[in-house]
Amino acid sequence: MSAPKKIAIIGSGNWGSAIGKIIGKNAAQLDQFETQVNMWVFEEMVDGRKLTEIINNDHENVKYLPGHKLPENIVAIPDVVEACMSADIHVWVLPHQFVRGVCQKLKGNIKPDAIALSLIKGLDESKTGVDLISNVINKELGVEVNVLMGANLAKEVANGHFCETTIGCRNEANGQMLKEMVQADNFRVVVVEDATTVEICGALKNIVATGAGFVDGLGMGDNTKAAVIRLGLMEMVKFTETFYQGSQTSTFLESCGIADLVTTCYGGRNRRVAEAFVTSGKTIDELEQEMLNGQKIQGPPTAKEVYHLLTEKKCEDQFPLFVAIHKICYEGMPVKDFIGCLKNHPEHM
Ligand SMILES: NC(=O)c1ccc[n+]([C@@H]2O[C@H](COP(=O)([O-])OP(=O)(O)OC[C@H]3O[C@@H](n4cnc5c(N)ncnc54)[C@H](O)[C@@H]3O)[C@@H](O)[C@H]2O)c1
Ligand SMILES: O=P(O)(O)OC[C@H](O)CO
Repeated sequence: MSAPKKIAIIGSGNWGSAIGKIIGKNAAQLDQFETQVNMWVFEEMVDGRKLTEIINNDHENVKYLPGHKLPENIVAIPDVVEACMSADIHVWVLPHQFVRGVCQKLKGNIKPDAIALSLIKGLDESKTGVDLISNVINKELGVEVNVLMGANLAKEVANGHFCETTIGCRNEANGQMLKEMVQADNFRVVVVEDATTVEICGALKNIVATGAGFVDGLGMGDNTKAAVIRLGLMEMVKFTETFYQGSQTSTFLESCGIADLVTTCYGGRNRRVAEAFVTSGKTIDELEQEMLNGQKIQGPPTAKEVYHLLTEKKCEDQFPLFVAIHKICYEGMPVKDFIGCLKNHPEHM
Protein backbone atom coordinates (compact mmCIF):
# COMPACT_ATOMS: atom_id res chain seq x y z
CA MET A 1 0.00 0.00 0.00
CA SER A 2 1.29 3.50 -0.83
CA ALA A 3 2.12 6.00 1.92
CA PRO A 4 -0.83 7.90 3.42
CA LYS A 5 -1.59 11.13 1.58
CA LYS A 6 -1.11 14.41 3.39
CA ILE A 7 -3.95 16.92 2.94
CA ALA A 8 -3.72 20.74 3.10
CA ILE A 9 -6.82 22.93 2.99
CA ILE A 10 -6.10 26.34 1.46
CA GLY A 11 -8.69 28.63 3.00
CA SER A 12 -10.65 28.77 6.23
CA GLY A 13 -13.78 30.79 5.49
CA ASN A 14 -17.38 29.66 5.82
CA TRP A 15 -17.12 26.78 3.30
CA GLY A 16 -13.47 26.00 4.06
CA SER A 17 -14.37 25.43 7.71
CA ALA A 18 -17.48 23.36 6.93
CA ILE A 19 -15.64 21.05 4.53
CA GLY A 20 -12.78 20.95 7.05
CA LYS A 21 -15.15 19.26 9.50
CA ILE A 22 -15.75 16.41 7.02
CA ILE A 23 -12.20 16.10 5.71
CA GLY A 24 -10.73 16.17 9.22
CA LYS A 25 -13.04 13.38 10.37
CA ASN A 26 -12.30 11.25 7.28
CA ALA A 27 -8.54 11.78 7.57
CA ALA A 28 -8.64 10.61 11.17
CA GLN A 29 -10.52 7.44 10.20
CA LEU A 30 -9.14 6.35 6.81
CA ASP A 31 -5.71 4.71 6.40
CA GLN A 32 -5.06 6.24 2.97
CA PHE A 33 -4.78 9.74 4.48
CA GLU A 34 -2.40 11.17 7.07
CA THR A 35 -4.31 12.03 10.21
CA GLN A 36 -3.12 15.63 10.57
CA VAL A 37 -4.77 17.99 8.07
CA ASN A 38 -3.14 21.38 7.64
CA MET A 39 -5.43 24.36 7.16
CA TRP A 40 -3.99 27.61 5.83
CA VAL A 41 -5.64 30.46 7.70
CA PHE A 42 -5.34 34.06 6.50
CA GLU A 43 -4.29 35.46 9.86
CA GLU A 44 -6.48 38.04 11.53
CA MET A 45 -7.23 39.20 15.05
CA VAL A 46 -10.60 38.26 16.53
CA ASP A 47 -11.45 39.79 19.93
CA GLY A 48 -7.74 40.39 20.59
CA ARG A 49 -6.63 36.81 19.70
CA LYS A 50 -5.07 35.37 16.56
CA LEU A 51 -7.58 33.31 14.56
CA THR A 52 -5.01 30.49 14.17
CA GLU A 53 -4.58 30.30 17.97
CA ILE A 54 -8.35 30.21 18.47
CA ILE A 55 -8.73 27.38 15.95
CA ASN A 56 -5.82 25.37 17.39
CA ASN A 57 -6.82 25.84 21.04
CA ASP A 58 -10.63 26.02 20.93
CA HIS A 59 -11.14 24.01 17.69
CA GLU A 60 -13.67 26.47 16.37
CA ASN A 61 -13.51 29.07 13.60
CA VAL A 62 -15.40 31.64 15.64
CA LYS A 63 -15.40 34.22 12.85
CA TYR A 64 -16.44 32.24 9.76
CA LEU A 65 -18.27 29.18 11.15
CA PRO A 66 -19.24 29.96 14.75
CA GLY A 67 -20.96 27.27 16.78
CA HIS A 68 -19.24 24.29 15.12
CA LYS A 69 -16.30 22.32 16.51
CA LEU A 70 -13.55 21.43 14.04
CA PRO A 71 -11.86 18.03 14.48
CA GLU A 72 -8.70 18.34 16.59
CA ASN A 73 -6.52 16.97 13.76
CA ILE A 74 -7.22 20.16 11.75
CA VAL A 75 -4.17 22.32 12.39
CA ALA A 76 -4.37 26.02 11.53
CA ILE A 77 -1.18 27.45 9.99
CA PRO A 78 -0.77 31.14 9.07
CA ASP A 79 2.00 30.56 6.49
CA VAL A 80 0.59 29.08 3.27
CA VAL A 81 3.93 27.61 2.17
CA GLU A 82 4.40 25.85 5.51
CA ALA A 83 0.81 24.54 5.30
CA CYS A 84 1.22 23.13 1.77
CA MET A 85 4.87 22.18 1.20
CA SER A 86 4.55 18.55 2.34
CA ALA A 87 0.98 18.00 1.11
CA ASP A 88 -0.04 15.50 -1.56
CA ILE A 89 -3.55 16.95 -1.91
CA HIS A 90 -4.37 20.67 -1.91
CA VAL A 91 -8.00 21.57 -1.26
CA TRP A 92 -8.54 25.10 -2.59
CA VAL A 93 -11.43 26.91 -0.92
CA LEU A 94 -10.88 30.66 -1.06
CA PRO A 95 -12.85 33.59 -2.49
CA HIS A 96 -11.62 33.58 -6.10
CA GLN A 97 -10.03 37.04 -6.01
CA PHE A 98 -7.21 35.71 -3.76
CA VAL A 99 -6.15 32.73 -5.90
CA ARG A 100 -3.38 34.35 -7.96
CA GLY A 101 -1.68 35.85 -4.89
CA VAL A 102 -1.63 32.47 -3.15
CA CYS A 103 -0.30 30.76 -6.32
CA GLN A 104 2.62 33.22 -6.40
CA LYS A 105 3.58 32.21 -2.86
CA LEU A 106 3.28 28.48 -3.56
CA LYS A 107 5.21 28.47 -6.86
CA GLY A 108 8.29 26.26 -6.48
CA ASN A 109 7.37 25.37 -2.89
CA ILE A 110 5.05 22.38 -3.31
CA LYS A 111 5.48 18.70 -4.14
CA PRO A 112 5.65 18.37 -7.94
CA ASP A 113 3.28 15.38 -7.93
CA ALA A 114 0.68 17.00 -5.66
CA ILE A 115 -2.89 17.16 -6.95
CA ALA A 116 -5.59 19.74 -6.23
CA LEU A 117 -9.31 19.82 -5.61
CA SER A 118 -10.85 23.26 -6.12
CA LEU A 119 -14.10 24.18 -4.35
CA ILE A 120 -13.86 27.75 -5.62
CA LYS A 121 -16.91 29.12 -7.43
CA GLY A 122 -15.79 31.96 -9.67
CA LEU A 123 -13.77 32.90 -12.73
CA ASP A 124 -10.40 34.58 -13.13
CA GLU A 125 -9.82 37.70 -15.19
CA SER A 126 -6.35 38.84 -16.17
CA LYS A 127 -4.69 40.70 -19.05
CA THR A 128 -5.04 37.54 -21.14
CA GLY A 129 -8.80 37.34 -20.58
CA VAL A 130 -11.25 35.26 -18.57
CA ASP A 131 -10.26 31.76 -17.46
CA LEU A 132 -11.37 28.94 -15.18
CA ILE A 133 -9.83 29.03 -11.69
CA SER A 134 -8.69 25.42 -12.17
CA ASN A 135 -6.77 26.47 -15.29
CA VAL A 136 -5.09 29.30 -13.40
CA ILE A 137 -3.94 26.97 -10.61
CA ASN A 138 -2.83 24.38 -13.17
CA LYS A 139 -0.88 26.90 -15.26
CA GLU A 140 0.70 28.61 -12.23
CA LEU A 141 1.63 25.49 -10.25
CA GLY A 142 1.65 22.64 -12.79
CA VAL A 143 -0.66 20.43 -10.69
CA GLU A 144 -3.71 18.46 -11.83
CA VAL A 145 -6.83 20.33 -10.65
CA ASN A 146 -10.10 18.52 -10.04
CA VAL A 147 -13.19 20.43 -8.88
CA LEU A 148 -16.04 19.99 -6.40
CA MET A 149 -19.24 22.02 -6.78
CA GLY A 150 -22.79 21.38 -5.59
CA ALA A 151 -25.88 22.55 -3.74
CA ASN A 152 -23.89 23.05 -0.58
CA LEU A 153 -24.74 25.99 1.65
CA ALA A 154 -21.87 25.73 4.14
CA LYS A 155 -23.96 26.15 7.27
CA GLU A 156 -26.32 23.33 6.29
CA VAL A 157 -23.40 21.03 5.46
CA ALA A 158 -21.82 21.90 8.83
CA ASN A 159 -25.15 21.06 10.50
CA GLY A 160 -24.98 17.62 8.88
CA HIS A 161 -28.18 18.01 6.87
CA PHE A 162 -28.36 15.68 3.88
CA CYS A 163 -27.10 17.02 0.55
CA GLU A 164 -25.32 15.97 -2.62
CA THR A 165 -22.28 17.32 -4.41
CA THR A 166 -20.41 16.74 -7.69
CA ILE A 167 -16.71 16.10 -8.23
CA GLY A 168 -15.52 16.85 -11.76
CA CYS A 169 -12.33 14.84 -12.15
CA ARG A 170 -9.48 14.89 -14.67
CA ASN A 171 -8.45 11.36 -13.77
CA GLU A 172 -10.76 8.54 -12.68
CA ALA A 173 -8.50 7.10 -9.97
CA ASN A 174 -7.92 10.50 -8.40
CA GLY A 175 -11.65 11.24 -8.63
CA GLN A 176 -12.35 8.13 -6.56
CA MET A 177 -9.66 8.99 -4.00
CA LEU A 178 -11.00 12.55 -3.64
CA LYS A 179 -14.50 11.16 -3.19
CA GLU A 180 -13.25 9.04 -0.26
CA MET A 181 -11.65 12.17 1.21
CA VAL A 182 -14.88 14.24 1.23
CA GLN A 183 -17.84 11.85 1.26
CA ALA A 184 -19.84 11.53 4.47
CA ASP A 185 -23.04 9.86 5.53
CA ASN A 186 -25.03 13.01 4.75
CA PHE A 187 -22.73 14.48 2.08
CA ARG A 188 -23.03 12.22 -0.95
CA VAL A 189 -20.66 12.61 -3.86
CA VAL A 190 -21.16 11.84 -7.56
CA VAL A 191 -17.97 11.83 -9.67
CA VAL A 192 -18.20 12.86 -13.33
CA GLU A 193 -15.46 13.34 -15.91
CA ASP A 194 -16.79 16.67 -17.21
CA ALA A 195 -14.79 18.89 -14.84
CA THR A 196 -15.04 21.99 -17.02
CA THR A 197 -18.84 22.04 -17.03
CA VAL A 198 -18.95 21.32 -13.29
CA GLU A 199 -16.74 24.35 -12.66
CA ILE A 200 -18.65 26.66 -15.03
CA CYS A 201 -21.91 25.74 -13.30
CA GLY A 202 -20.42 26.69 -9.92
CA ALA A 203 -19.19 30.03 -11.23
CA LEU A 204 -22.26 31.13 -13.20
CA LYS A 205 -24.95 30.14 -10.70
CA ASN A 206 -23.78 33.00 -8.47
CA ILE A 207 -24.72 35.49 -11.20
CA VAL A 208 -28.20 33.96 -11.49
CA ALA A 209 -28.58 34.06 -7.69
CA THR A 210 -27.89 37.80 -7.82
CA GLY A 211 -30.81 38.13 -10.27
CA ALA A 212 -32.99 36.05 -7.94
CA GLY A 213 -32.18 38.51 -5.15
CA PHE A 214 -33.19 41.42 -7.37
CA VAL A 215 -36.66 39.99 -8.00
CA ASP A 216 -37.04 39.24 -4.28
CA GLY A 217 -36.08 42.86 -3.56
CA LEU A 218 -38.70 44.02 -6.06
CA GLY A 219 -41.32 41.99 -4.18
CA MET A 220 -42.04 39.62 -7.06
CA GLY A 221 -43.19 36.11 -6.24
CA ASP A 222 -41.90 32.60 -6.76
CA ASN A 223 -43.08 32.44 -10.39
CA THR A 224 -40.78 35.32 -11.30
CA LYS A 225 -37.92 33.72 -9.44
CA ALA A 226 -38.53 30.42 -11.24
CA ALA A 227 -38.29 32.33 -14.54
CA VAL A 228 -34.96 33.83 -13.45
CA ILE A 229 -33.70 30.36 -12.56
CA ARG A 230 -34.84 28.88 -15.90
CA LEU A 231 -33.54 31.70 -18.09
CA GLY A 232 -30.33 31.75 -16.05
CA LEU A 233 -29.89 28.03 -16.64
CA MET A 234 -30.45 28.53 -20.39
CA GLU A 235 -27.69 31.18 -20.40
CA MET A 236 -25.39 28.89 -18.41
CA VAL A 237 -25.87 26.15 -21.00
CA LYS A 238 -25.38 28.59 -23.90
CA PHE A 239 -22.24 30.06 -22.29
CA THR A 240 -20.76 26.57 -21.93
CA GLU A 241 -21.65 25.61 -25.51
CA THR A 242 -20.21 28.88 -26.85
CA PHE A 243 -16.92 29.05 -24.95
CA TYR A 244 -16.20 25.51 -23.68
CA GLN A 245 -17.29 23.04 -26.33
CA GLY A 246 -17.46 19.33 -25.52
CA SER A 247 -19.50 19.56 -22.35
CA GLN A 248 -22.21 17.04 -21.53
CA THR A 249 -25.76 18.28 -21.03
CA SER A 250 -26.28 15.65 -18.32
CA THR A 251 -23.82 17.52 -16.09
CA PHE A 252 -26.37 20.32 -15.67
CA LEU A 253 -28.65 17.74 -14.02
CA GLU A 254 -26.05 16.93 -11.34
CA SER A 255 -25.93 18.69 -7.96
CA CYS A 256 -23.50 21.24 -9.42
CA GLY A 257 -26.14 22.32 -11.98
CA ILE A 258 -29.83 22.68 -11.36
CA ALA A 259 -29.66 21.78 -7.66
CA ASP A 260 -27.04 24.42 -6.84
CA LEU A 261 -29.03 27.01 -8.79
CA VAL A 262 -32.12 26.30 -6.72
CA THR A 263 -30.39 26.33 -3.33
CA THR A 264 -28.42 29.48 -4.06
CA CYS A 265 -31.42 31.35 -5.46
CA TYR A 266 -33.34 30.64 -2.24
CA GLY A 267 -30.79 30.38 0.56
CA GLY A 268 -27.48 31.90 -0.52
CA ARG A 269 -25.51 35.02 0.40
CA ASN A 270 -25.56 36.38 -3.17
CA ARG A 271 -29.36 36.33 -3.15
CA ARG A 272 -29.51 37.98 0.27
CA VAL A 273 -27.10 40.80 -0.60
CA ALA A 274 -28.80 41.42 -3.98
CA GLU A 275 -32.21 41.71 -2.30
CA ALA A 276 -30.77 44.27 0.15
CA PHE A 277 -29.17 46.12 -2.79
CA VAL A 278 -32.67 46.75 -4.14
CA THR A 279 -34.34 47.60 -0.83
CA SER A 280 -31.54 49.69 0.75
CA GLY A 281 -30.04 51.61 -2.18
CA LYS A 282 -26.53 50.84 -0.83
CA THR A 283 -23.69 49.53 -3.01
CA ILE A 284 -22.80 45.84 -3.25
CA ASP A 285 -19.46 46.52 -1.52
CA GLU A 286 -21.13 48.36 1.37
CA LEU A 287 -23.66 45.58 1.85
CA GLU A 288 -21.01 42.84 1.68
CA GLN A 289 -19.13 44.57 4.47
CA GLU A 290 -22.23 45.28 6.57
CA MET A 291 -23.97 41.94 6.18
CA LEU A 292 -21.29 39.25 5.86
CA ASN A 293 -18.64 39.86 8.57
CA GLY A 294 -15.68 39.22 6.25
CA GLN A 295 -17.33 36.62 4.00
CA LYS A 296 -17.34 37.38 0.27
CA ILE A 297 -19.93 37.05 -2.47
CA GLN A 298 -18.88 35.97 -5.92
CA GLY A 299 -21.95 36.80 -8.06
CA PRO A 300 -21.38 40.50 -8.89
CA PRO A 301 -17.63 40.15 -9.64
CA THR A 302 -18.32 37.07 -11.78
CA ALA A 303 -21.02 39.02 -13.68
CA LYS A 304 -18.41 41.71 -14.39
CA GLU A 305 -15.85 39.16 -15.62
CA VAL A 306 -18.44 37.47 -17.85
CA TYR A 307 -19.63 40.85 -19.18
CA HIS A 308 -16.07 41.71 -20.26
CA LEU A 309 -15.80 38.39 -22.11
CA LEU A 310 -19.22 38.84 -23.78
CA THR A 311 -18.42 42.37 -24.97
CA GLU A 312 -15.02 41.26 -26.26
CA LYS A 313 -16.68 38.45 -28.23
CA LYS A 314 -19.59 40.73 -29.27
CA CYS A 315 -22.31 38.36 -28.06
CA GLU A 316 -23.98 40.38 -25.27
CA ASP A 317 -27.37 40.11 -27.00
CA GLN A 318 -27.39 36.32 -26.45
CA PHE A 319 -26.92 36.70 -22.67
CA PRO A 320 -29.28 39.52 -21.61
CA LEU A 321 -29.75 38.24 -18.05
CA PHE A 322 -26.00 38.06 -17.33
CA VAL A 323 -25.47 41.48 -18.93
CA ALA A 324 -28.32 43.15 -17.02
CA ILE A 325 -27.08 41.78 -13.69
CA HIS A 326 -23.65 43.31 -14.32
CA LYS A 327 -25.13 46.65 -15.39
CA ILE A 328 -27.46 46.83 -12.37
CA CYS A 329 -24.62 46.04 -9.94
CA TYR A 330 -22.01 48.37 -11.42
CA GLU A 331 -23.37 50.71 -14.11
CA GLY A 332 -26.47 52.25 -12.56
CA MET A 333 -29.04 50.39 -14.67
CA PRO A 334 -32.38 50.67 -12.78
CA VAL A 335 -33.28 47.32 -11.23
CA LYS A 336 -36.90 47.60 -12.42
CA ASP A 337 -35.56 47.26 -16.00
CA PHE A 338 -34.51 43.70 -15.07
CA ILE A 339 -38.12 42.59 -15.58
CA GLY A 340 -38.11 44.07 -19.09
CA CYS A 341 -34.96 42.09 -19.80
CA LEU A 342 -36.74 38.90 -18.71
CA LYS A 343 -39.81 39.73 -20.84
CA ASN A 344 -37.74 40.30 -23.97
CA HIS A 345 -35.37 37.41 -23.47
CA PRO A 346 -34.38 35.63 -26.75
CA GLU A 347 -35.96 32.47 -25.29
CA HIS A 348 -39.38 34.15 -25.87
CA MET A 349 -38.78 35.37 -29.42
N1 LIG B 1 -20.00 29.57 1.96
C1 LIG B 1 -20.69 28.68 1.24
O1 LIG B 1 -21.83 28.31 1.57
C2 LIG B 1 -20.04 28.10 0.02
C3 LIG B 1 -20.50 26.87 -0.45
C4 LIG B 1 -19.94 26.32 -1.60
C5 LIG B 1 -18.91 26.98 -2.25
N2 LIG B 1 -18.46 28.17 -1.76
C6 LIG B 1 -17.34 28.79 -2.48
O2 LIG B 1 -16.14 28.52 -1.76
C7 LIG B 1 -15.21 29.60 -1.92
C8 LIG B 1 -14.75 30.08 -0.57
O3 LIG B 1 -15.89 30.51 0.15
P1 LIG B 1 -15.93 30.62 1.73
O4 LIG B 1 -17.39 30.69 2.07
O5 LIG B 1 -15.10 29.55 2.38
O6 LIG B 1 -15.20 32.01 2.00
P2 LIG B 1 -15.79 33.29 2.75
O7 LIG B 1 -16.82 33.94 1.92
O8 LIG B 1 -16.16 32.89 4.13
O9 LIG B 1 -14.55 34.29 2.73
C9 LIG B 1 -13.74 34.53 3.80
C10 LIG B 1 -12.37 33.93 3.58
O10 LIG B 1 -11.56 34.82 2.81
C11 LIG B 1 -10.29 34.89 3.44
N3 LIG B 1 -9.59 36.11 3.11
C12 LIG B 1 -9.94 37.37 3.42
N4 LIG B 1 -8.98 38.24 2.95
C13 LIG B 1 -8.04 37.47 2.34
C14 LIG B 1 -6.82 37.75 1.64
N5 LIG B 1 -6.40 38.99 1.48
N6 LIG B 1 -6.13 36.72 1.14
C15 LIG B 1 -6.57 35.46 1.26
N7 LIG B 1 -7.71 35.12 1.92
C16 LIG B 1 -8.43 36.13 2.43
C17 LIG B 1 -10.62 34.81 4.90
O11 LIG B 1 -9.49 34.45 5.63
C18 LIG B 1 -11.67 33.71 4.90
O12 LIG B 1 -11.02 32.45 4.91
C19 LIG B 1 -15.94 30.64 -2.76
O13 LIG B 1 -15.58 30.49 -4.12
C20 LIG B 1 -17.41 30.30 -2.59
O14 LIG B 1 -18.20 30.68 -3.70
C21 LIG B 1 -18.99 28.72 -0.63
O1 LIG C 1 -24.00 31.79 -0.25
P1 LIG C 1 -23.64 31.78 -1.71
O2 LIG C 1 -24.60 32.57 -2.54
O3 LIG C 1 -22.20 32.15 -1.92
O4 LIG C 1 -23.81 30.27 -2.18
C1 LIG C 1 -23.21 29.26 -1.42
C2 LIG C 1 -23.05 27.97 -2.19
O5 LIG C 1 -22.33 28.15 -3.36
C3 LIG C 1 -24.32 27.22 -2.40
O6 LIG C 1 -24.04 25.96 -2.99
